[in-house]
Amino acid sequence: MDRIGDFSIKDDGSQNIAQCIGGEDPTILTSNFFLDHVGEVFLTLQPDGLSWKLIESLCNDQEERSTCLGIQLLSKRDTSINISDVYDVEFIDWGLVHETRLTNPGFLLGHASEMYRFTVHGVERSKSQPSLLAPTVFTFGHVDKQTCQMWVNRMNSYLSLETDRPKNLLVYINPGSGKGNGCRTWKNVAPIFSQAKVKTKVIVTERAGQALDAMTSITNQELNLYDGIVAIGGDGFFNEILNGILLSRHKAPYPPSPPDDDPTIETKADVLLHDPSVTIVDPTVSNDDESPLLKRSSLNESQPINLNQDSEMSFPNERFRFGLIPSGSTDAIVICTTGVRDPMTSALQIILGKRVCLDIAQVVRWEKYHTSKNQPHVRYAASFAGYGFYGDVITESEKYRWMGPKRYDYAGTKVFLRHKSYEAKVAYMKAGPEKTNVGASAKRIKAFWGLSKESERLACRAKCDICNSTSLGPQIEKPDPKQESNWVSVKGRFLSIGAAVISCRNEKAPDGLVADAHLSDGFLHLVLIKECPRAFYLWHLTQLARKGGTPLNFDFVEHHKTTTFTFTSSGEESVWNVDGEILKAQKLSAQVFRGLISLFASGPET
Ligand SMILES: Nc1ncnc2c1ncn2[C@@H]1O[C@H](COP(=O)(O)OP(=O)(O)OP(=O)(O)O)[C@@H](O)[C@H]1O
Repeated sequence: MDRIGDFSIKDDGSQNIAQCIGGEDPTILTSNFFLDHVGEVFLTLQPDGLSWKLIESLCNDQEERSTCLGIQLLSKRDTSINISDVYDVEFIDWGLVHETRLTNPGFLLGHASEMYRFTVHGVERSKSQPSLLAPTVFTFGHVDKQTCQMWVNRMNSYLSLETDRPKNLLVYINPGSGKGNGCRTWKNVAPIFSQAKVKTKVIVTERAGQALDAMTSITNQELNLYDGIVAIGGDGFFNEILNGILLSRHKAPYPPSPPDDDPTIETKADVLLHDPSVTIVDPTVSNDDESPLLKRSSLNESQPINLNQDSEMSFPNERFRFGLIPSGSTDAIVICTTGVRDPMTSALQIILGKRVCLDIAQVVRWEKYHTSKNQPHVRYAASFAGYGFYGDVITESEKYRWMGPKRYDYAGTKVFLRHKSYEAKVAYMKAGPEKTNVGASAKRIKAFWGLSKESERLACRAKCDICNSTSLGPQIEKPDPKQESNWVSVKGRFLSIGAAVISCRNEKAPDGLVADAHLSDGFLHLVLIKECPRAFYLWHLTQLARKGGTPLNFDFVEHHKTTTFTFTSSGEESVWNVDGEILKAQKLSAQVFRGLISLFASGPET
């Protein structure tokens, strides 16, 4: 171990070693440092990032090669890091910095020296899977303490310009989600939040419905103390939190219905604003056969319902974001919004303050049973609402929750073998193409609307043209719901009816239920599977399970982009699956709100 007395300082040799290049740009710092486990580097700091060049090449052609004698020395891509990928910079005082030297016969020698050091914590992207992120740390050393401190201060001043990052988060953990890993998942990612100096208030739930109750009763004033809420669990748990937040805070008319439909719906839809005191828990409805979420949330009816008149919190909301760290059985929302099912990637996207808008569907149950006339009962869905096969699978799978994620395979097989179809009527509003397209995105947008013959798949991705296009979308030019000609009605027997808000990619359906559904295109993708022989339905399901499959390419399958639809069952029993939670509904309507919430995520990288 050496104390470095002969540390070579090659820029200005003065006390303050860092310098501005040519004195021209005061925002740029350069100096020589020792990079731990690498060697001496020439380091440059600019407002958007840090970059370095190895001074003493470990191999003669180091610039060209990233390995020497088969050993990874210095990856070419590790020669810079963007400030947007850095989440902490820290002065760590005097200590060892290791250098890797190549000796003459070609051996690598570890050589450690003591000096002052600072660390840069950031993220690196997987080469093979660009959506996958991992934490990385670089340690730089210098004999001069002031130099180290000045670089740390300068980097921290650049980091402080990253204003979209959270500082204070509310974290809810479902300990029982998926294989019961909720708490372990948090334990693995919590150090990243501490390192990034993000404060967290962590609550581990003790029962289903607890997070919904808490979010319903929390005051806006308290909620506004946080930059967002993070769920550690699956899609069902996220749905619970989403509903807890939105039910009392999202004010919107109920979905419209066709002019010839039940006048009670039409009148209510026209006149009523969504009233939280009526719709959070419907006291006229017995919860004997309801989803665990609703059943357990009603246990707390004695708890005062917050009418949230204390301070403003409305949606869409510029500031408040939702986060989701996957620990569930399906995790479709995380896969669609981050591109991978990886808790660390989600955690890193949260602390880096990534942002993506998400469409949310408002599902309103008008009648639970054929004979009942209930109060409208509202539920929000972030991924999917499905009936028939989907409702039956979720009902069946609840009986086998103890099996963990495998319950879906078991329940799915049982329901498939039953091959039940249901008589129902669906009316959906037509959503026609716009006349004008936008610049470079025109081709994608044309194909999106089905105006192009190219069968290009338009999967949603990070910085998606379609989601970011303001001139596209039904929320801008809405067809008049009062005109009957704007509605299409389909009556018949269905194996399933599904409304996908997002593509719903998951490990069982790698392209999702609807491959080209987007995170915030402003559409519900209605998929009607009409009664057909079991072998045909199996064919459809196998296409769903295949990457690049064409599950919508069958005569018995209809796919419609819409903003709103209504559903009436002719049967006795009618079960919907809303984001993986049971909702019994004989009659319901649904509409989508474009980009209603923002998520701490960046969309899938392709
Ligand atoms: N402490 C708890 N005990 C029991 N159930 C809980 C608890 N906390 C939340 N829940 C409920 O557990 C249900 C399922 O949770 P979650 O979505 O996290 O897991 P999953 O069903 O395994 O995953 P996925 O939704 O991705 O299929 C939700 O309805 C949620 O309300």
